[in-house]
Amino acid sequence: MTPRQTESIGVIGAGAVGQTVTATLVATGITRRLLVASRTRDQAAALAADLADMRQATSSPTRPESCDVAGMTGCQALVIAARAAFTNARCADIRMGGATANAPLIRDLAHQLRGYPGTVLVVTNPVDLMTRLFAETSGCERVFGIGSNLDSARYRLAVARLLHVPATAIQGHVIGEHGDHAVVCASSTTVNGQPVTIPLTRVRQELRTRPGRISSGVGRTRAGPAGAVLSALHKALGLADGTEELTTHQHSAWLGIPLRFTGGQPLPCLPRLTLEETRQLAAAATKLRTAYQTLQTTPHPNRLETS
Ligand SMILES: NC(=O)c1ccc[n+]([C@@H]2O[C@H](COP(=O)([O-])OP(=O)(O)OC[C@H]3O[C@@H](n4cnc5c(N)ncnc54)[C@H](O)[C@@H]3O)[C@@H](O)[C@H]2O)c1
Repeated sequence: MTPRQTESIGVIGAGAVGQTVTATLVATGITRRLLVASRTRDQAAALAADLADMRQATSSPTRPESCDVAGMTGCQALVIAARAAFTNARCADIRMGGATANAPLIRDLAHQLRGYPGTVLVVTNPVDLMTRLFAETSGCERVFGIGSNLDSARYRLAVARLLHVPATAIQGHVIGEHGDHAVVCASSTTVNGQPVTIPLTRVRQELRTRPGRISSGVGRTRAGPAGAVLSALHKALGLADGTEELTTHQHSAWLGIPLRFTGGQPLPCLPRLTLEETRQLAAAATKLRTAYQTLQTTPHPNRLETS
């Protein structure tokens, strides 16, 4: 039988996503200790106090504490949901707008956590680039990016609504970039195990516009990403077996692919792709490799500029 709880999880970044992830962890009680770090110790302490109220109100077994990043190295898993202060003026390829601003922050965290042996889930956008940057700078081995599993969840919801079937009946993945080069694996998608014709134009439209609709309505996406983090934590910590589409290193590229976790150990399980889907995945890999090279050659300040 798999255990249902882990000893300690750390969350870095006390903003919209960090707050929702930590509240979800307290509500579900999957960890005994929950360590919170953010740009300032006061911010982390404030969130830990709010979470302690939640713990008391719900009799949760999870004890929240604030700390510095250096105090998190004993955790089984870390979630990086920090974001530098910058204004994203992009209308297209929006997540890429954070690359230059968030790279120094991710490099700094990677230096502080060099050689950390646990699981790291990166949420910070553009997530495929930031996951690679964190992994290569820190030397950590179990680094995964959250994004394609959220895209896949949204995909299953969209298909369910368009085909008037329950979302639980749908098997299907979105892989590649968590962004404009996401690849919808329509050819391998099934409903109740049967192949179906996916209304791709409408599905793509829904995937493209959904995050923006959420953000313009409530400021930021947070509950969806928190769910994707929780689901990935369960698999990566060996609390449950199953498949998650996560950013990982695959064939000299870092992008989202399905990973089948058994006892916390991931095994890539790419579905069969058509020629067109293969071409799209290769285009995503090329885009991400080029963007990463550009990031590496962009001069970066030694000091972090955040506010
Ligand atoms: N991968 C996904 O699926 C997904 C989904 C939603 C959001 N995101 C990304 O997650 C990130 C966080 O989003 P958010 O809405 O919570 O942002 P936010 O601005 O609300 O919060 C960011 C937090 O990071 C903190 N921070 C800044 N510098 C820090 C540092 N050096 N160390 C520790 N903490 C620091 C800030 O003080 C703030 O509390 C963004 O990059 C966002 O684009 C990713």
